[in-house]
Amino acid sequence: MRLLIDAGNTRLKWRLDQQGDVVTGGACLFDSRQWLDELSPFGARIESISVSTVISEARRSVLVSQLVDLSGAPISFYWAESLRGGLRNAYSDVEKMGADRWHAMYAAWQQGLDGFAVVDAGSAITVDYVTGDGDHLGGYILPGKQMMLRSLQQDAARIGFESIDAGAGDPGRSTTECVQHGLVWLWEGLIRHLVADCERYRLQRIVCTGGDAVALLAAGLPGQHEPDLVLSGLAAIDSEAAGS
Ligand SMILES: Nc1ncnc2c1ncn2[C@@H]1O[C@H](COP(=O)(O)OP(=O)(O)O)[C@@H](O)[C@H]1O
Ligand SMILES: CC(C)(COP(=O)(O)O)[C@@H](O)C(=O)NCCC(=O)O
Ligand SMILES: [K+]
Repeated sequence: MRLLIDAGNTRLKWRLDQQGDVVTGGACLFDSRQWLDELSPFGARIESISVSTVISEARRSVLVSQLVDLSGAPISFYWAESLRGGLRNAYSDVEKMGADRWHAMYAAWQQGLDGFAVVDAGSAITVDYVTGDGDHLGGYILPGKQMMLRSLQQDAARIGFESIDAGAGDPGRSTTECVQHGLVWLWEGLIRHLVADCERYRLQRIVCTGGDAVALLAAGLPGQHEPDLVLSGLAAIDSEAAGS
């Protein structure tokens, strides 16, 4: 069995597969041990572990020791690359790109030969554009929903609000409304930009992943939901590495 891990800044996503068939999978907060509890019955049968991650080196060494305790299987970390299977990274310094972005793009690239945008609404929101020829045009990094709300709460003395999810972006009439409607208003702007860019760069599809993907789609993002995009890209790259 092969264990695949996507360790983001907020949550850890896992998938256990055997010859391409999913055995089990899930997601939990990064610091929770839920994933270890769920995987421990399989520990002895795990033959390899592949990881895509954007966490700090300190957290990564904790992750490695947890994985060593879980299973004696070899651990491979996969990072962003310049080129793979016709997909070309726009970064000149690819080591600086989050591995999750590259793996998500690679999964979407493998789905078809048309141009696409990938939106990963995680701790941060990332947007990446890829043409039908496989050229990554570049992207954007924005604060994610919780990060934005947390920074307003922590860094401004007089912004106190309740966590009510707003469905409207009309002008707010209380602090809570101003903040919650502000988020909707910002996301509506993001969606408008995204749709205009897709037209401009002739990108036919928008693929959306991450913990806030459902909320972003509900806010009007015209895209397809691919909750496991990073894990799928990681799985494909790991299979290619094993075959080479
Ligand atoms: N159960 C959950 N726990 C934490 N965050 C959640 C949960 N469900 C949705 N979210 C949202 O998902 C975002 C994190 O998305 P995720 O894709 O897990 O991030 P990352 O890849 O950075 O770990 C948070 O900003 C939060 O708004
Ligand atoms: C932008 C990110 C924080 C997104 O990660 P996430 O919110 O999913 O945990 C991550 O891709 C990252 O750390 N990137 C490094 C900078 C870059 O991609 O240019
Ligand atoms: K992510």
